[in-house]
Amino acid sequence: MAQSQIRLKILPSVRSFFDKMVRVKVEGLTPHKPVELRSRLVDDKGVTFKASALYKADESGQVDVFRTPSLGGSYTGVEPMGLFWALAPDAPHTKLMKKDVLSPTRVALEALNGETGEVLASESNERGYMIEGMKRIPLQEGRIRGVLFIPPGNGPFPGIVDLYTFGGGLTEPRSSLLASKGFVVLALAYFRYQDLPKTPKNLDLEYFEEAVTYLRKRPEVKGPGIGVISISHSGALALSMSSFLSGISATVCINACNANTVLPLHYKDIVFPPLPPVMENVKFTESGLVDIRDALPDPTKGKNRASLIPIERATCHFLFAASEDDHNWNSTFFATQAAEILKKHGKKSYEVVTYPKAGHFLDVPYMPYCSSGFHPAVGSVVVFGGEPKAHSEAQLDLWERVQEFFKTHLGNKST
Ligand SMILES: CCCCCC/C=C\CCCCCCCC(=O)SCCNC(=O)CCNC(=O)[C@H](O)C(C)(C)COP(=O)(O)OP(=O)(O)OC[C@H]1O[C@@H](n2cnc3c(N)ncnc32)[C@H](O)[C@@H]1OP(=O)(O)O
Repeated sequence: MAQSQIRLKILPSVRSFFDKMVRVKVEGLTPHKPVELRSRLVDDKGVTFKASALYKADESGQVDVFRTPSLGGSYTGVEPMGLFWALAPDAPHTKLMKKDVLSPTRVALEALNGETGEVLASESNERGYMIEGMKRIPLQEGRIRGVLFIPPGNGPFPGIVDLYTFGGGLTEPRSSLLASKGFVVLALAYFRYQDLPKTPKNLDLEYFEEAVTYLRKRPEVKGPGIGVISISHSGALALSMSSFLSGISATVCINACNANTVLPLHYKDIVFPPLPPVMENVKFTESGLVDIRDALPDPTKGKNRASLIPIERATCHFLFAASEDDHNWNSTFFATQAAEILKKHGKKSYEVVTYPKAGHFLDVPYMPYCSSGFHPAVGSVVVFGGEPKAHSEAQLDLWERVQEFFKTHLGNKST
């Protein structure tokens, strides 16, 4: 067939949200001929991410990723979104960095002749973060530094404070996509952002209290309480907010520790020291990468209790999500322990979900898997655990749970 008749289609549209599935089809091919599909993106730091898979056109000269199995490459078998979740960085130890959610992540797709490598067709999928009419408001209110996302419509909407990792700066993709589900979301930075300390000596909960108070007072936010979503280091901050601050109804902790870590956390006359790592439990992989999975001890033992967040004080609902192969730390241990502490104190408002073979950064759907990366708390590259496919499936499951959890406990079930 003439090459001009070969088309690569992205359905239902070349424009989609980052967290949504698309259907890639190639038509007009020579029946039963080998075809390679490739995907490629360049993130906001200029790092290239790529994936590819080998297919065979069917009797009608089509490849439909919803039906046609991959015979090899970045993934095998029928994987509708394999070209997206299997994207891997050219630069090792890198996580996809998306700083500007006002612009979509552009994923270039190509179909090549599996025998000659000739490009037969191409198309771009623009994967966006902002729904039409959503407001993105940079915030410098008092000490608060971050970005407020307000969905379109009259509101009021339930409010959520979104805290990310010890990577510092501000990470907006999850906040903007959560806002597109009908929440007012405050993506809150807490260090190494604008005039916030670059290398803080400690954190104070009053900063987060200011953010909660600010969000609750926004006219677009429906009370009585707000939600908090957190991951990794910020998990203990979310637990501390839930334990000491008023007005928090629902808290999500993803791969968190139930004790304070890295920096001392102050609140009024209380200080939570960071849980001290046990250096002899730090391991090294065969390729020489640091493995800190077992570096943190049991926070309920001995002096470690000084770092333990008293979550029994909290009155909110909790969702703990933990990756069973998290190598930043033993997330399932900490999540299970947190649930046991709540249960022991007669609390019933918690749920724990664990994910086999998933790694540390459980992010929004189709965020490429990050196996290892520079760890600012460690000062070197560490392994983060998990396997790409299982990690991707965990992200899909968790994203639905998070939305359902907040809709249930923040009261916008109708949307
Ligand atoms: C052997 C010692 C054992 C110690 C045992 C400790 C045990 C337990 C403690 C556990 C504590 C866990 C705490 C929780 C962990 C987390 O929250 S996850 C860690 C953070 N990672 C992420 O969030 C992943 C996603 N983010 C990134 O990967 C980011 O790219 C980043 C975190 C690397 C920061 O990048 P960016 O925001 O774009 O800023 P940059 O300017 O690029 O980097 C900021 C500073 O980091 C330095 N840096 C970055 N990459 C590297 C590298 N590969 N090698 C060395 N240094 C790097 C960079 O120089 C910047 O420093 P300056 O500002 O220039 O001084």
